[in-house]
Amino acid sequence: MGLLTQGRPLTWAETKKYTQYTREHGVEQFINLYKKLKDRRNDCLKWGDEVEFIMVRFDHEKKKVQLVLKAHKLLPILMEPENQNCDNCTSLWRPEYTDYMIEGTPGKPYGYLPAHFNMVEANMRLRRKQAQELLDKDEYVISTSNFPRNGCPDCTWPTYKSTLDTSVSNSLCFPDQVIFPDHPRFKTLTQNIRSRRDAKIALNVPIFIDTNTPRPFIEDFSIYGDDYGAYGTAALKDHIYLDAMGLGMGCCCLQVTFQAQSIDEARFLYDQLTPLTPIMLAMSASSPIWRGYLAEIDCRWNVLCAMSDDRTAEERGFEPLKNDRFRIPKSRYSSVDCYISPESAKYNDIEIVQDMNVFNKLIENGIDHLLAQHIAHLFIRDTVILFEEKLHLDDTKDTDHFENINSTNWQSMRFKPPPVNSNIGWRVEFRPTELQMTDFENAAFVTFIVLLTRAIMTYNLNLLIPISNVDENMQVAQQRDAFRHQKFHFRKSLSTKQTPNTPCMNSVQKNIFQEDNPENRCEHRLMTINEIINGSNEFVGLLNIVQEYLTNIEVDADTRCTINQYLNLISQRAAGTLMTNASWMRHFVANHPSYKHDSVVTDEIAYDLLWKMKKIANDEDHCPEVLPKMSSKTTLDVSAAIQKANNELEVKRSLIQQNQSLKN
Ligand SMILES: Nc1ncnc2c1ncn2[C@@H]1O[C@H](COP(=O)(O)OP(=O)(O)OP(=O)(O)O)[C@@H](O)[C@H]1O
Ligand SMILES: N[C@@H](CCC(=O)O)C(=O)O
Ligand SMILES: N[C@@H](CS)C(=O)O
Repeated sequence: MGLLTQGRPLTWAETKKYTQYTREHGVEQFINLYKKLKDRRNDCLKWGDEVEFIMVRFDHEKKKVQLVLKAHKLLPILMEPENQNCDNCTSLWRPEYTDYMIEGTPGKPYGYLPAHFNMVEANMRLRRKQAQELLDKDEYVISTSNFPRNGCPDCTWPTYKSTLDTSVSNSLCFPDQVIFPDHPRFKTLTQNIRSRRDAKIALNVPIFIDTNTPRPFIEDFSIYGDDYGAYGTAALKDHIYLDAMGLGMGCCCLQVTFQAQSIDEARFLYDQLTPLTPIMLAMSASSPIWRGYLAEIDCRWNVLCAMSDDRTAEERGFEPLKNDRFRIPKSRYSSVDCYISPESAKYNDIEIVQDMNVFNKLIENGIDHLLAQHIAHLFIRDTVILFEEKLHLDDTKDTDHFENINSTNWQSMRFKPPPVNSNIGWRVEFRPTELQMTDFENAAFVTFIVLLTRAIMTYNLNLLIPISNVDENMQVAQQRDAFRHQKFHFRKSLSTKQTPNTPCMNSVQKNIFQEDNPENRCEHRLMTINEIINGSNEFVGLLNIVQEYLTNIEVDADTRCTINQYLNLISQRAAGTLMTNASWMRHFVANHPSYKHDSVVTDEIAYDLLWKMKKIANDEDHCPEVLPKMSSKTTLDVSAAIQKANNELEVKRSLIQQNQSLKN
């Protein structure tokens, strides 16, 4: 969820007049903030997850599932405890792009204690329950990245018809009423992105060709209305046509934010986590069905890139540059273009388009090349949401113009400076992961990424590969069943000169793959996800590093038991012995009695699929293909958990002491 400023939003025509003004002030605000906070040190490691849930309604008679448009009704109730006392609530709730989405985070970020890993799942469950309790009969909270029939006629409750030309989305299939109504951010972003682009938003997703899929497959848009056929002229044969910001931003994800000790550590983490973004995307894939058709893709990523793409024809390279400033290779929703730590510079091997005025200004103000480059790259984008009341700000106190640009650069990682006048430190956000159908899986992904982050920092590891290879991985990650069939560029040796010798980083691996070993000309090679996660004779495997880290910290028995189950899930998913949500959904559709092997996911199939997912998420059914029958020891009661953990550690310590005195 981005910046939720209040006020009257400006139209694109109005906003455009201020783009240079807001850029200059945004940069000024960043410089002031940097000067004030660059030496901020010793913030403790904190982290938190964000889950974007969707709400659906099952019509058991008609065998139909629809998106329920009532976030605007639920959110004020869900947010009440925070409004009453923000220091003492279990969860925080925010709106998202559509009225069928709600975003929940834990009431407070988690900290350095291992016992916190045992609370993530319980808190996610609690959030699901809190929202579920407010829903009516036959309505349910579901966690998945993309509703399979989003954009189909009647896919929402209440049902609306899209009105081309007069709507902000100007979409064949996505009515404006689906957009969250109670904050102007979302409609304004939609309208202004489209106005800036000066063209319709469009993407053709390759359809999965099954045995009975008509060839060529040509969509019939008259299902949206008699006179709608002509609007689909940008649709390609053998593709699924998507044409609304909401078909992208109406997707959900699982994000994790980390607070680092200092700006340097945040920059280090941002870089080190970047090569992991495609790996986690592939492992979490959960979006194989688009507008009621099976697709050749398993993830939401490229759809979001296309559906949020405000670049003009000049910027996209279709027309010579005349009115615009740059050719821009990627959408403002996209994978990271550059590393930001000085030590990572040599891996920045793709063109980084920058606003040189911004860059020079930052350099003049003592900001180093790599950070200046990152900010100057963010500022090639125009602001697309501006509020009349927030135009003229005090740049020494406010950061809205900076935050505005930062929060509408929807990249796979986000570097987040401390908000002014807060006790929050420098943070980074990990943003690629797709949402899983169960809290267990979501907790497993979050726990794995947090543990890996700690291991990377503890052992001074280096995961960097050239950014061009990360980009390549990002594309590969989205292909059908990528986690099983594709290979990804990954660094051969993760150890650095500062990495201690540990049993898992045994000396053979260290010697062969040390950075300065001349035999090791190319630092990375293609690996399967299985090798990257579980390791091989040649590669240590990320899970082994995490396990090593865990053996060196004191973890209470319950938390260890929970973590083991999460890591087991990650391991089996990587090995391909468990399916991704996306593979399982494909399998479910393929084996549905009414599926005609024509790529079409009908109302009835979607109904059965989501009903099954609802049951799995609520422990009413199993799904052994996706998650083994496991039950974590997750708990909501942090103080009891920490007390228990401390007691255990106390017992352990006194046993060790006794042993020692016996030996003496
Ligand atoms: N000091 C902190 N350190 C680390 N994580 C934090 C901190 N404060 C909050 N978080 C976590 O960050 C997540 C969301 O924070 P925030 O409110 O900054 O996100 P946001 O505005 O939605 O950001 P974005 O738009 O980038 O997703 C939550 O998981 C929350 O627990
Ligand atoms: N829902 C978006 C992220 C929105 C945000 O940046 O908050 C996604 O799936 O990536
Ligand atoms: N939820 C995202 C996309 S609209 C944001 O607010 O930035």
